[in-house]
Amino acid sequence: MTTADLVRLEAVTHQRGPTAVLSEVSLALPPARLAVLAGRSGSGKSTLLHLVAGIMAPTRGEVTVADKAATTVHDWGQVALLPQRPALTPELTVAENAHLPARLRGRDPDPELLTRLGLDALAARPAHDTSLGEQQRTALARTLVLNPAVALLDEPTAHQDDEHVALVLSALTAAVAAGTLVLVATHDQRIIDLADDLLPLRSGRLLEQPAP
Ligand SMILES: Nc1ncnc2c1ncn2[C@@H]1O[C@H](COP(=O)(O)OP(=O)(O)OP(=O)(O)O)[C@@H](O)[C@H]1O
Repeated sequence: MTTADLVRLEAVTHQRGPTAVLSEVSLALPPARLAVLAGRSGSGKSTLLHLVAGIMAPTRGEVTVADKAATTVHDWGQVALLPQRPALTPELTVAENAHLPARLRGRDPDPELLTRLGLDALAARPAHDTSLGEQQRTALARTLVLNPAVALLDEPTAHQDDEHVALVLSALTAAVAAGTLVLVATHDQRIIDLADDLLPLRSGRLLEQPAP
């Protein structure tokens, strides 16, 4: 590990009732990387993302973001999460949802963000009148709108057709180029093929450490 590491897990075990859904996971990830958590359904990918998001604390071990306990980081510009279910505000428009973190800070969002995710034509439509794939891309835009230090993306291509997968992949690589550590949980080989660090999880255990 180096001081440049942005996200660290040290000997993290997480129990759900009597079951350890993550066991002794250690990893360290620097900025400006695409790190991909790959593993079968139930292997612990979402749980690991939620621990880095600080939504819950690990049963044992430490999860830090920029050397602070992840549960104490409440800054969307530092750590932003795309959950598996998009969780938009249904009565707000696509643009209002996507831009909300920027507006709350009095910042002007990148005008190209919606265009890059193929959402231009839908910008003024209430989120509840859009498809699941469109909602997912809107939530992805909301995740990236502040250029966060860490973007946690749970199955970001799950509801996308091939054409829109290409847009999502471009958004991920653009975020990495802008300095974001993008940590993705996915089964999608198209994302796995782009990974700087591949983190295979099996039954809650990390099979390989990322290369130093
Ligand atoms: N609230 C809960 N209570 C008990 N067990 C849970 C709970 N949430 C998740 N689990 C279990 O924890 C394990 C890991 O779940 P997790 O959602 O992290 O897996 P995943 O790899 O993201 O799966 P998927 O690819 O299907 O989303 C699974 O066996 C799941 O059943």
